[in-house]
Amino acid sequence: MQDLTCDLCIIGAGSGGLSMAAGASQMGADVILIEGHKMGGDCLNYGCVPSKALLAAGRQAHRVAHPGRLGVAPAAPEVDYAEAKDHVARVIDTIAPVDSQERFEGFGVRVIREWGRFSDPDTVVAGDYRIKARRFVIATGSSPFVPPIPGLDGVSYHTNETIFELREKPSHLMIIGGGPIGLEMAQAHRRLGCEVTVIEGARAMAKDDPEAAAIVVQSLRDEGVTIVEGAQATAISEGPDGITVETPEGSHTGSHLLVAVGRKVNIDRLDLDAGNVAHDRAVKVDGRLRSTTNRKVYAAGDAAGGMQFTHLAGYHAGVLIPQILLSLPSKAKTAHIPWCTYTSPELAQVGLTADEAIREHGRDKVEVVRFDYHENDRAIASGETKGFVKVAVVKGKPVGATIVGAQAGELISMWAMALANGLKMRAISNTVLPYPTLSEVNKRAAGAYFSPRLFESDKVKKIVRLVQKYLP
Ligand SMILES: Cc1cc2nc3c(=O)[nH]c(=O)nc-3n(C[C@H](O)[C@H](O)[C@H](O)COP(=O)(O)OP(=O)(O)OC[C@H]3O[C@@H](n4cnc5c(N)ncnc54)[C@H](O)[C@@H]3O)c2cc1C
Ligand SMILES: NC(=O)c1ccc[n+]([C@@H]2O[C@H](COP(=O)([O-])OP(=O)(O)OC[C@H]3O[C@@H](n4cnc5c(N)ncnc54)[C@H](O)[C@@H]3O)[C@@H](O)[C@H]2O)c1
Repeated sequence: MQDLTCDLCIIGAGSGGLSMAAGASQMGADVILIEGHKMGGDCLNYGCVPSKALLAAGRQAHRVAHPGRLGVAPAAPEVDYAEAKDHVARVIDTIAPVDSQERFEGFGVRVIREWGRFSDPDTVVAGDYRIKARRFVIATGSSPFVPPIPGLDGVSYHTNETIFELREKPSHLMIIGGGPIGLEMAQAHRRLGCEVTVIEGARAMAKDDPEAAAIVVQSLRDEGVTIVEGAQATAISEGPDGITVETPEGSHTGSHLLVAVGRKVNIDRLDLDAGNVAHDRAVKVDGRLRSTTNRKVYAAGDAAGGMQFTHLAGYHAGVLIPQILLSLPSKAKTAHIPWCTYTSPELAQVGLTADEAIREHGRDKVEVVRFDYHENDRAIASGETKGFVKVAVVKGKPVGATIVGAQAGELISMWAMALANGLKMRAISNTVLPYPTLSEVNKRAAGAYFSPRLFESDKVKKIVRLVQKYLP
């Protein structure tokens, strides 16, 4: 066993751990980074990157088959599912160097490719190394939660960790779970020519604005995805016809099964009790992401137990670096964290949904303004008129925005900036945007907030009449 010491020991080289390691090492800290599996974690290898790459392949096939009424004839796309998966692998390979061991060693980080675990509150053991650090960051991410559904362990099923390796095109993919993973994979596979059934125990996209979620769900149904809601999977079996999922609403049989029912935080290997690190399903942290029981230990990303997004893990690193390196206080907030599900149409959110805003601030305090894509000239020109932006406003400030429609993930950035910086609606309406762009939907939503104040106000009318009377 070799003894090592450092300023900062990070466990997990995914989105959060890598952001921490890059920032801390480049600011002069002595950093050890421990990774038990693949550099880049879930996002690069099994999550964001492969899912968006597969969605891109599906979108391409869909465009060929459904070019819209733009004067281009539709054609039957010749889909090579295995080649689409090769595209996914190439995309991962292209991005991988950014997350590589070599790159981080170039920053001066010592990278140890072993599983890490606490042996006492001051020490982490990884392979043949015993590491003592001034501070530890747990950034071990999460894994697919595999529910204890009777029969599941007896059938061959996929999770996000295996589906991107699959080269044989499923004739009928069944997906348990209608969250972001389930719906993104449902649409990608449907567009690549698979029959797809989504079995959802409650409501699909339940964490999102219901009106926006309904548009996504209907769009998938229009493309031929079967989405069964309120159907909890209760038993699974495999027979000559394929895999059958039983629900109280009936049974569904298909050729392949993807389980996408949420995540389980990776804490099992860490021996957190030996490290005196309190945990429930995740590491228990305070508002500064510091362990509530071991003040040397912090958590970032999925391990911290809140929302689960790559950009949140990166943000956590930004919160932790000033605390750990410079002993400056900084708190992790969530009200300004956006997210997007990359179906077509995309569904993006930042802050509160309209319903949440009304619940939190009271109906009389919240004004909800909206603008529909079908009134946006660029959307009309491109034939992408489905969708809307909806903004909840309290005392002139946006407290949340929902966008469903083309490029919602890009368009939400304006509201993300507004919420992160406490900007008022006026900041959006004052901004001049190029015409014709989809981003004008945001400005028009802000315009919808000011229009009644400007155009339906007797006071304004009186002032204008008065000024006009005396103008030469
Ligand atoms: C299919 C799918 C699609 C997604 N799409 C998006 C998206 O489009 N946008 C988005 O923002 N988010 C998306 N996410 C979520 C995103 O991938 C995660 O929130 C993000 O990866 C979390 O980063 P992290 O650093 O907490 O963990 P990870 O990136 O998972 O990294 C954790 C690392 O720790 C390692 N590790 C675990 N335990 C140990 C140990 N004991 N010792 C050493 N190493 C250990 C793991 O091997 C892993 O490499 C998606 C997730 C999935 C599953
Ligand atoms: N675009 C993105 O940012 C993106 C994409 C994919 C995943 N993610 C992240 O990964 C996380 C996990 O995604 P997810 O879709 O697995 O989880 P999720 O928790 O969002 O959705 C899982 C769904 O499965 C359903 N379910 C659970 N048990 C069931 C059962 N027995 N039968 C039928 N339905 C059942 C739940 O009701 C829920 O709607 C997300 O919360 C998100 O943070 C993000």
